[in-house]
Amino acid sequence: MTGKEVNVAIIGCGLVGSAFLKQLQAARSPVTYNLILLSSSKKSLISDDFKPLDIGSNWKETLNASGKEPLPLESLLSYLIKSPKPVILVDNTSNESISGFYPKFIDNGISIATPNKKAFSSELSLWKRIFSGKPASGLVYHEATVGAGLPIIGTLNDMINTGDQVKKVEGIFSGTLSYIFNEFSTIEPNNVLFSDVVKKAKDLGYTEPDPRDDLNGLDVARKVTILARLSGLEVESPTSFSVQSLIPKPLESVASAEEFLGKLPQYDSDLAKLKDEAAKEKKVLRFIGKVDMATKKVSVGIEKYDASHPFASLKGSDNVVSINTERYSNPMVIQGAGAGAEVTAAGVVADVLKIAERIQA
Ligand SMILES: NC(=O)C1=CN([C@@H]2O[C@H](COP(=O)(O)OP(=O)(O)OC[C@H]3O[C@@H](n4cnc5c(N)ncnc54)[C@H](OP(=O)(O)O)[C@@H]3O)[C@@H](O)[C@H]2O)C=CC1
Ligand SMILES: N[C@@H](CC=O)C(=O)O
Ligand code: NA
Repeated sequence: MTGKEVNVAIIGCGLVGSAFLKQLQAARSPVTYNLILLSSSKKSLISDDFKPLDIGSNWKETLNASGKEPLPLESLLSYLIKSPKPVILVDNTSNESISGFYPKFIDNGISIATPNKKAFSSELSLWKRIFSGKPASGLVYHEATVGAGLPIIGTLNDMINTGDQVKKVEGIFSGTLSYIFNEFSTIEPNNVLFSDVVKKAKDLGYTEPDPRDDLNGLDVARKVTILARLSGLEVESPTSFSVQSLIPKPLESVASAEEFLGKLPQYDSDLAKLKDEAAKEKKVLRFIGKVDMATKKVSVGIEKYDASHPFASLKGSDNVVSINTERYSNPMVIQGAGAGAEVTAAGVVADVLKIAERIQA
């Protein structure tokens, strides 16, 4: 036992946040984790004196019954700065205002662990601010932003930090789109409807809160932006390269996710035609993200694969990434569940444990 203690502030207790809380309580680590803040978008529990919150196992009820209005970000920062112990802020939201605030947290020595892609895949200047490497800054770990708990970001960082050069990174980076295309486009022709599989993916918790954020390709574009930047390409934003959207044009502007899902069946025939054509060639459709360092090109969209290709035999919501480097001329392939609350939370908890072991108490 080191006797080390850190204070943990959790923003976002939805699918991933709930699994995170459970896993952190059972984590195997020499460090003690004191929960000082737990917040949803509407309610927040805060320890005013920085003593660990006693939320019990029925924390949802406690949060709803005794929670107060969440602190605005500036007030949250002022509160966390006063913590007598090092703070790890866990952002389990997909909120862009919170991620835009990371530099202020980091500059004040607060570390961050998060599955939220926004900070790392928006404008390049924010990425540079976050990874400026100023002394005494908080640490930032975001393994679960690509491939959920799969060891992709840590692996790429290790390769690069030990002097390897990335040549190409390509793969299936969306649990939602992996599941949808694995079910929808098979070597043997099938009658599966695109709109039905989209609804199933949402019910299984794979999709972003609004499934259009997966279907418009932007979620994959964000992940590919992160991989490109880690590999050394200064990608300006996830909309600065070619991204194929799967949202029918007339549905781009419908108001709600519910209305979108209700109208999607009207457009099933477009993708059905494409998959039938592929099946005639004994091929399947897959939704791919690519970073090619030689041509400095990044792209996202549907491609066709022969049955023998590893991307064609993927199952469930698995992600797969193939990393081709100077050392790995025969690419390293990492494959497994790439979405879902438990595997994503595991990636975030593992980051928290790493940060806790690396920061000064
Ligand atoms: N689900 C998955 O498989 C994966 C998810 N991720 C990422 O993990 C993150 C969380 O996803 P998931 O748990 O599925 O999403 P959910 O919608 O289930 O949860 C989001 C949570 O964030 C809270 N929240 C949103 N805005 C704020 C705010 N301004 N202040 C405080 N709390 C806020 C919501 O509160 P309220 O309940 O009040 O709305 C909710 O508790 C996202 O960034 C997602 O991209 C990454 C990899 C895989
Ligand atoms: N909606 C995303 C969740 C993880 O980022 C996905 O489907 O992969
Ligand atoms: Na990962």
